[in-house]
Amino acid sequence: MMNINRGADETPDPEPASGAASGPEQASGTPAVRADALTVVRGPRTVLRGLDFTVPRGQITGLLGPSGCGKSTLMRSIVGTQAKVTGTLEVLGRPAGHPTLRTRIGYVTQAPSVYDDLTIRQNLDYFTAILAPGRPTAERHQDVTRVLDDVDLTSHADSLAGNLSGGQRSRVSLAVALLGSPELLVLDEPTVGLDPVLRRDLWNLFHDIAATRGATLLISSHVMDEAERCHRLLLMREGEILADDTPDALRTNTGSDTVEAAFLHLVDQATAAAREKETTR
Ligand SMILES: Nc1ncnc2c1ncn2[C@@H]1O[C@H](COP(=O)(O)OP(=O)(O)OP(=O)(O)O)[C@@H](O)[C@H]1O
Repeated sequence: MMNINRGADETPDPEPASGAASGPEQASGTPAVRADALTVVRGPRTVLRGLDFTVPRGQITGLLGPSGCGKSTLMRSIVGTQAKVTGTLEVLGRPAGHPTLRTRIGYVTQAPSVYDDLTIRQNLDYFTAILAPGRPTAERHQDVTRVLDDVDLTSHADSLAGNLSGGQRSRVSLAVALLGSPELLVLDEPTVGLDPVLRRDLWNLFHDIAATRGATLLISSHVMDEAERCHRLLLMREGEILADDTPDALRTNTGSDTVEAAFLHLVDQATAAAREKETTR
């Protein structure tokens, strides 16, 4: 698991949230992520409120919702870097934060840690050495060559990271997360600030990764048109899950043409339900 930002005031609890029993199984039949009554408190606020959902394996699940709704907090909880997580949170068949998950999850934060004064290859050499210190050098080099190819940066391998464009830097971060072939990739707003062509290229790359490696991708965004590119969606608002479905089902069930319209419909519905509850008190 790479590129983890730990909030200064928020080291994870020593005991991870409860989850599956241990065992060698790592059951491929289990979902990639399963949450039950997942609640997270940050400072004085409860920012995730009793979430229940699953993320299926081998697909792209989009985590969509407005700024501040709790997407990053949920991702931090899944990768095991968030404090004050209660309820059940099971990742790849283990409790979130379990040490054996470290090499099975690739994580790209919103502020990717790529060293500007190193070349792309040197960055990757450095991260692969940290990720798998005991691994033979030849294997580590193979891994670096493979991820450079995956993100289409082989021809730029010897360029300084500090001289790259925004899209190239995003791809370097993704390459770092792909080292060691993780089963689950958690990408926090990977396309933010990129132009439409680069966004499209990155989404094509995400689909290639899911299709060719069978990896599970959990990708956050607050840009609703990106929702259409996902196999499944978790729509969030104010620390709650508004919907957990496919884009098709969401559009059909709400009678909407787009996921954005479906989201707005669900928000209006939730607001009306809350009002009704208030008035019947
Ligand atoms: N360190 C912190 N202490 C207290 N509250 C925090 C802290 N970090 C974030 N929050 C609050 O938690 C809530 C969820 O934040 P989070 O970063 O998870 O949202 P987000 O959906 O990822 O937003 P964005 O799309 O802007 O990144 C926000 O209301 C935010 O103000």
